[in-house]
Amino acid sequence: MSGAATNDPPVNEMGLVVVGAAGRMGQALIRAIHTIPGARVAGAIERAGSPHLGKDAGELAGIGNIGVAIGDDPLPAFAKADGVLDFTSPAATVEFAGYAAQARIVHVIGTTGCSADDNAKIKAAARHATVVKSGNMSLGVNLLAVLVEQAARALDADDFDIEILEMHHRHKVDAPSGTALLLGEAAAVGRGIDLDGNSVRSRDGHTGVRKTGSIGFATLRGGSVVGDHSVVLAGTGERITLAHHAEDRAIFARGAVKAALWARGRKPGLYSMRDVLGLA
Ligand SMILES: NC(=O)C1=CN([C@@H]2O[C@H](COP(=O)(O)OP(=O)(O)OC[C@H]3O[C@@H](n4cnc5c(N)ncnc54)[C@H](OP(=O)(O)O)[C@@H]3O)[C@@H](O)[C@H]2O)C=CC1
Ligand SMILES: O=C(O)C1=N[C@H](C(=O)O)C[C@H](O)C1
Repeated sequence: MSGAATNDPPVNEMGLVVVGAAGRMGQALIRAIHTIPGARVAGAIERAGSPHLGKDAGELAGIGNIGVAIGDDPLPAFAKADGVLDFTSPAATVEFAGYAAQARIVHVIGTTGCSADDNAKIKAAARHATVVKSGNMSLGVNLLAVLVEQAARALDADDFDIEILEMHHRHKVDAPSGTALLLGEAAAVGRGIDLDGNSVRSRDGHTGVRKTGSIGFATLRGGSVVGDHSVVLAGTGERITLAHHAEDRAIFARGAVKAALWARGRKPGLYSMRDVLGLA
């Protein structure tokens, strides 16, 4: 049969399963994989009972038929794939982490709002899977985090207060955003403090004066905003604002595919987008 034409994909293309394939990010991921050399859609998964089961994932994402029907059984799909792209919900992500570990494949996690317990389970799964997890997969935000860390280190906590503002679309279910927390963590690292012990996640009523060294968060929700983040370093008589505005979910999707290609062949473990981008 040598030289015969086949419909098989090129042997070294990375086969990626998109879980939550009908979601806002799921559809953006299908479009991104379609345009990035070296990757192909190997499967598309939604939850049992989803109205999207059986539809072609490419048709749903607006790029035409790609011959991949949306199914509801992740295990057999993972067994035939090299990696999973996961922008779903914390509960689903923890479940998929277990399956990715069983299949010993790459698991790229963009899901936000994970609890400490969820993160512990994901970390355990990363003993067998190569996991890249980040609250934001864009190059711009990860570079911003580096700048925030530098600014927080350079500007003394007695002189400059750090506040993080974010705005997202009306459908977002978690707050503060994963990105706001990632930026808060960068500021905390710069200041050499623990974020959990020093963050102020909301203010209401008679709050008293601002605690020196705390990192404040403010959350706005509305309309179709893809994702806006600002880190304000407020001193006496001057203010520095470092900001990022996401205009299209394609920036997250391209980052996720890049992360999967980077992770392929690496040893199991929990990696960040800063590792992928060489910004660590
Ligand atoms: N890290 C990053 O760069 C980014 C992260 N995100 C995060 O990604 C996540 C998803 O965002 P978005 O796409 O806007 O949300 P959507 O609600 O549009 O999409 C999530 C999809 O996952 C599906 N899903 C949920 N549970 C399961 C399951 N058990 N099995 C299969 N599919 C499931 C949902 O189905 P159903 O509707 O039936 O529940 C839905 O189709 C959020 O946590 C968000 O914060 C978003 C953008 C960038
Ligand atoms: O839910 C979203 O939409 C987004 N979620 C991520 C977050 O929580 O920071 C990333 C991005 O801002 C969009």
